[in-house]
Amino acid sequence: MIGRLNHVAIAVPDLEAAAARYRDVLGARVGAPQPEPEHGVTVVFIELPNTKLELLHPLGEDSPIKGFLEKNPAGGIHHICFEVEDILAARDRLVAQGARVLGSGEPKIGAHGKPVLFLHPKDFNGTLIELEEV
Ligand SMILES: CC[C@H](C(=O)O)C(=O)SCCNC(=O)CCNC(=O)[C@H](O)C(C)(C)COP(=O)(O)OP(=O)(O)OC[C@H]1O[C@@H](n2cnc3c(N)ncnc32)[C@H](O)[C@@H]1OP(=O)(O)O
Ligand SMILES: [Co+2]
Repeated sequence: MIGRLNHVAIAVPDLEAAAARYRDVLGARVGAPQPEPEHGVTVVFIELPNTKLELLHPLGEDSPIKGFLEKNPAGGIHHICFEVEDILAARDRLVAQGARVLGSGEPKIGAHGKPVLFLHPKDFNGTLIELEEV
């Protein structure tokens, strides 16, 4: 069911500083900050030859990553995103197997304009998993 690794997301306390580090110290191709108010984050994508990094910073009062940054003030790996062909079929199969889908359970449009869902980290060895339909 899960396909390619679409991105690895890193929550950061300072988006500009983190983006500059990847650009200037690691020589990576860094995109512009992209506010995603629907998701309560601002993202910066970093294109790699085989996948992407997604730098995340809270946007708005009830950002879902606020708690994570309070617990990890220097930042840290926040989630990994796998591609799926059919996100509703993937969701239904996961729910049937007892996995918890976060939020309403209905996909939302993510940063790439595609439907995304999140699975509870406690169901996958402490790793927050995002699914993106491609
Ligand atoms: C623009 C879209 C973009 C894209 O790629 O398209 C995105 O990726 S948007 C990314 C931001 N949105 C989300 O992360 C949505 C899904 N996340 C959530 O709903 C929350 O972050 C949630 C429920 C995973 C955690 O929320 P919160 O930290 O407020 O809740 P708790 O403190 O109750 O946490 C419960 C439990 O989980 C542990 N936890 C929290 N976050 C993570 C994480 N990223 N990875 C691993 N574990 C995590 C937390 O420590 C608690 O564990 P416990 O042992 O009970 O303390
Ligand atoms: Co993501």
